[in-house]
Amino acid sequence: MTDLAIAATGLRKSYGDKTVLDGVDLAVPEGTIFSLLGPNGAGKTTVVKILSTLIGADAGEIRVGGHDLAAHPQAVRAGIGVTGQFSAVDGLITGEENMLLMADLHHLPKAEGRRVAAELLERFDLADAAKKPASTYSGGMKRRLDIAMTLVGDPRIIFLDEPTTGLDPRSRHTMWQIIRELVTGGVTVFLTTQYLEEADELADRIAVLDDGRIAAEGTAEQLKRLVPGGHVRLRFTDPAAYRRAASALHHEVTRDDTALVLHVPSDGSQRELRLLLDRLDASGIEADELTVHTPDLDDVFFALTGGTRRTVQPEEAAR
Ligand SMILES: Nc1ncnc2c1ncn2[C@@H]1O[C@H](COP(=O)(O)OP(=O)(O)OP(=O)(O)O)[C@@H](O)[C@H]1O
Repeated sequence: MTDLAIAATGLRKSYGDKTVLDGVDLAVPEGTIFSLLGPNGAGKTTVVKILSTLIGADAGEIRVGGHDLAAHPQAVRAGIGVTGQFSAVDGLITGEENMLLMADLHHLPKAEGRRVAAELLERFDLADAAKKPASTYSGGMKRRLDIAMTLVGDPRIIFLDEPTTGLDPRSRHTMWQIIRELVTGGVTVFLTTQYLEEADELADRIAVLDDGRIAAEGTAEQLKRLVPGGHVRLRFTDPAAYRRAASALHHEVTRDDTALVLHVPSDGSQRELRLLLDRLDASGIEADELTVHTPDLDDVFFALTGGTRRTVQPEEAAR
């Protein structure tokens, strides 16, 4: 069995009478990317803060990097890096000075510190900007500097709290590449994101946090299988054609009589599409528009974060 980089059971946290985490379990295998998804205010940052020792949980067993967090917080801190909403970048000093400051914090000898700083600035494409104050950096450069600073301590587990929020598409793709390279180097990444596409693109496993609980957990593929959502959408302009189609396909369709749209459940495969088209042809019906919709993480997200309390296991989808 793969060793777990992060293992948490029964995490609870309340602020006054507001319960933010209501029994959260997490298991993140070493060397993987794990993504915690959830709507605003779901408690993602709270989870990151607890797992990275910044705040305490009210209850729960937590092991990070093989260390019991409650008993050995220092050992946990030594093995992790955290970047994101509480960035460590100081805008008043240069990128290089920020890096050297980190090297000092990690007690690296001066020459070693300079070597590591130069190497990381180069790796994150910041060598040319190294002597400029960090306040002059673009959003993407600041995020890269933030990650570079985290890597000075050579952490085995990195927490990235919404690492691409506010970045333009090019910077976002650069950040994705950086994250993939981190994992290739054996690092475990715990990522929170509000972008479903990002979790889909990067994460080995995804947990959907809703209302203080994990609503579902699995690979992107497993999660997509949890929700019905695959369908063919047929749109008509002629009400008579619409009615004929609705009666020809009557028990399989969902109707929208106002928009003259029919939704026919389908896995989007060539075989199912041909069957559908054959049936429409046989009845002499022609739709004005036909689009195939396969479920994506958006469907999962909206289906699971509607305030329900049922935990859905990926195995259920296979049945
Ligand atoms: N120190 C605090 N005192 C009181 N309530 C807090 C505190 N920190 C967080 N909360 C509340 O806990 C809930 C979860 O917050 P958290 O920041 O973890 O959510 P999140 O999922 O990271 O959201 P977002 O995507 O908006 O950052 C929110 O309702 C927030 O208002």
